[in-house]
Amino acid sequence: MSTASAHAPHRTARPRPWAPGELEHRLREIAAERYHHRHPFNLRMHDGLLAPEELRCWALNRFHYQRHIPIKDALILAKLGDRELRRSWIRRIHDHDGRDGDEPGDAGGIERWLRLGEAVGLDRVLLLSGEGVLPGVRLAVEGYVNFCRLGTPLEAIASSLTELFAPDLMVTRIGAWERHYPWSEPDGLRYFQVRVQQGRRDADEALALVHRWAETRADQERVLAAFTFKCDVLWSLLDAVERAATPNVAAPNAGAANVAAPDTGAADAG
Ligand SMILES: O=C(O)c1cc(C(=O)O)c2c(n1)C(=O)C(=O)c1cc(C(=O)O)[nH]c1-2
Repeated sequence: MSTASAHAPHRTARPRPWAPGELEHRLREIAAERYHHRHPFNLRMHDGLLAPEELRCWALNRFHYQRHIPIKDALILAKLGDRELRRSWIRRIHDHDGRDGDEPGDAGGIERWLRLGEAVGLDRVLLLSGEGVLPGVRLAVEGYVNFCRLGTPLEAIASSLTELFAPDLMVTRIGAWERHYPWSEPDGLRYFQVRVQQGRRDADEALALVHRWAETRADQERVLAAFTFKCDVLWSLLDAVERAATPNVAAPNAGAANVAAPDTGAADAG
């Protein structure tokens, strides 16, 4: 044995990075437990148990999330030093904001979400005003935007990986709405119908970048932490909606539900 190695300062070996398949497996394990497809509010939506006011409260508050997606994507875009990457990422902003020359019926995700709101009886002027957005929803969305503002590009992109699981959830949601909420205008579902393909493409792109950039175990741990944080953002958003909109879990001062879900009379439980 060489004396040099016998007297070398003790170093703990750095853990080796997981293989790409192992990282993805860990993401899927976290999602199986924490992604919002398991949230009681979503489960009740899928079982057809939501009252029209609850759906309206959800649509209004989720609009607050939707309208911040292009803002957080612009923050990510500003961090990307590579022209090719920016060319690709900017598509996400166009997907939500639409572009000049789009067909009126296809003017981006924000417009489609406004129509979803109208389909359940919400006035687009109310949606655009931001009135009635619950404090917990504001905090969750601000948390996500700031996470992407302040984090590394790897962390910001990893936090979008919840989109790996969104398309399947949307397919379930479309079926549930068609079955259980026939009073909502079918045009409203267009947001989800379009988003299924976009979400799959975006998730594949983000996952490939994460595999490429997360070279060390420490990077990979940061990916899992970012992903967990994002699952918690989505979960917290639904917690806030459920507390305000659902009678038996409403907080004593959950008057916000009345602001968030005005009965416009346009939609009625059939
Ligand atoms: O309806 C949903 O359950 C759901 C989930 C998610 C998600 O998992 O992040 C997104 C969306 N929808 C969505 O419509 C969307 O545009 C979107 C963008 C992002 C993102 O983090 O960049 N997530 C999601």
